[in-house]
Amino acid sequence: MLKVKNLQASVEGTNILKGLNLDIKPGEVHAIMGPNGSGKSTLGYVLTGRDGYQVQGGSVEFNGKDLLDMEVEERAHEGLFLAFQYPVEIPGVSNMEFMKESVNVARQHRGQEALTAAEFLKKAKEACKQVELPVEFLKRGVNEGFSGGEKKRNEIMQMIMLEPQLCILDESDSGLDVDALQVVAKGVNSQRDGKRSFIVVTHYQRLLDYIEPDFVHILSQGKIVKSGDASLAKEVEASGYAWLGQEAESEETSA
Ligand SMILES: Nc1ncnc2c1ncn2[C@@H]1O[C@H](COP(=O)(O)OP(=O)(O)OP(=O)(O)O)[C@@H](O)[C@H]1O
Repeated sequence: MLKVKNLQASVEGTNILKGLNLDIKPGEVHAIMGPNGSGKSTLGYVLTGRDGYQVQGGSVEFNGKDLLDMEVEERAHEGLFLAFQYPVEIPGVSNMEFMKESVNVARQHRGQEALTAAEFLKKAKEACKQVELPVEFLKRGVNEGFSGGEKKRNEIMQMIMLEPQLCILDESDSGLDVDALQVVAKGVNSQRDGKRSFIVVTHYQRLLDYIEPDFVHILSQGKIVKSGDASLAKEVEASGYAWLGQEAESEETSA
């Protein structure tokens, strides 16, 4: 579904991604961990085409198409979804209107008919229930005045509504209490259908207790330096990232 080859990208003239490779097949969940500043959020932003991120080299194929050649909207229409580390507030635009428009545009691109108002409301209420967000939140401005945890739940609700093919969750666990963490994980798991894929960026193994990844990758200084199964996250939890420095040193010594 997603083939990232030797991806290099910069922000404001600073190289952040320095030759990143990632291969994601339908239905797979890939967790990405790594020290602060290693480029995890940057990867999500580059994949979704955020302004200010320049691709210097490499390629990204999404369902056989050149992702980097697409406009931001096209990427979303192709089924790419990013749940932000810091979800943005859009005051004055109701969550409901925003979501309805987005869902119907997504459906149109999949060749499905637009939902009627009643159908949409039913689906939206179900999604709210799934993430345990009171339905009143549909009437509020997008993320306006939402608490950190409510914003994260709202992001997962959007994901459920939009039915994307590849979901990138950027630290969807940060700032969540234990119950909210489980709610978010449950929301994600409910969307695992053997076809939809996920990139889950997290600092903590605990989220991966609830969302079991097929692969765990460690990102360091803009590259994936180690990949493994779920046990790799447990190793990181136990030992931290000190080994990254040691490995770099031994590489330098042997060079
Ligand atoms: N606009 C910018 N100008 C300069 N440097 C930037 C800019 N945006 C990001 N960076 C730098 O890019 C690097 C990677 O940032 P990124 O947010 O991708 O890291 P991260 O791995 O997600 O970190 P964290 O775990 O702390 O969320 C950081 O060193 C950051 O300071």
